[in-house]
Amino acid sequence: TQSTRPQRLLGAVQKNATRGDPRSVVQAIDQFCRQKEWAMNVGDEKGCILDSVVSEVNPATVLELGTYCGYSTVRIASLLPPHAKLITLEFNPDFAAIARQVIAWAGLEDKVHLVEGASGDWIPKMTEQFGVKTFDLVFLDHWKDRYLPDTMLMEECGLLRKGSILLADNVICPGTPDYLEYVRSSPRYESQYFKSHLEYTKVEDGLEKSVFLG
Ligand SMILES: O=C(NC/C=C/[C@H]1O[C@@H](n2cnc3cncnc32)[C@H](O)[C@@H]1O)c1cc([N+](=O)[O-])cc(O)c1O
Ligand SMILES: [Mg+2]
Repeated sequence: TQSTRPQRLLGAVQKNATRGDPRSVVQAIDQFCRQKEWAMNVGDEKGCILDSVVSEVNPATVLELGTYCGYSTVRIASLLPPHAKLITLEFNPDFAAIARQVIAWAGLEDKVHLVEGASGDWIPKMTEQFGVKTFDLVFLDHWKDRYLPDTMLMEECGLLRKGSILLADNVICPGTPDYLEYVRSSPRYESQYFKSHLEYTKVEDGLEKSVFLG
């Protein structure tokens, strides 16, 4: 039977990356996506912006919405301080299965909790299931029409505190107009746009960093 693109991406990691070396896993995926098949990872250019925000925030608790193959999960988890926790939500079981193996190859299983399920169902359960009070950093990279409803849900569930950072991928391409309008016009957020390019292309895209003001 035909393999899927995520399966071929995992194969490239197992072939070209060193077990336990997150940077080599990231490099293997970027090489696969540049040379073989494009895939919707945040990529190396926007990935550097993601890295700098993670390093600056130095978060103890991180929520990622939309694991896909685990590329950004590995980038974020590799920068976390000891005892920090990254919870990543993925509702497609096939993608979740690939992501678990990519995260394991990077040797980051202890820092990552991959939850198979939908953000809308799991955001309200974060505190009771994982003992998380608030998130220091949230990386939004799932369906673009879910960014706004899930952000409002996180506010309602009290998962954001004064200073929590939301970092959103693809605010230009494919675009998240309703989310962008909300975080840029709401008095409860201080927003900043980091101009970049759509992964592995010359098309404009960027990340929006929004600080929740409480
Ligand atoms: O569409 C894009 N991303 C959607 C990502 C979706 C991923 O998040 C999961 N998901 C969705 N809602 C979910 C709710 N709960 C849990 N997982 C969820 C999906 O199963 C998928 O693994 C995209 C597209 C382009 N592009 O150029 O076309 C570029 C990008 O960088 C992108 O991120
Ligand atoms: Mg994306």
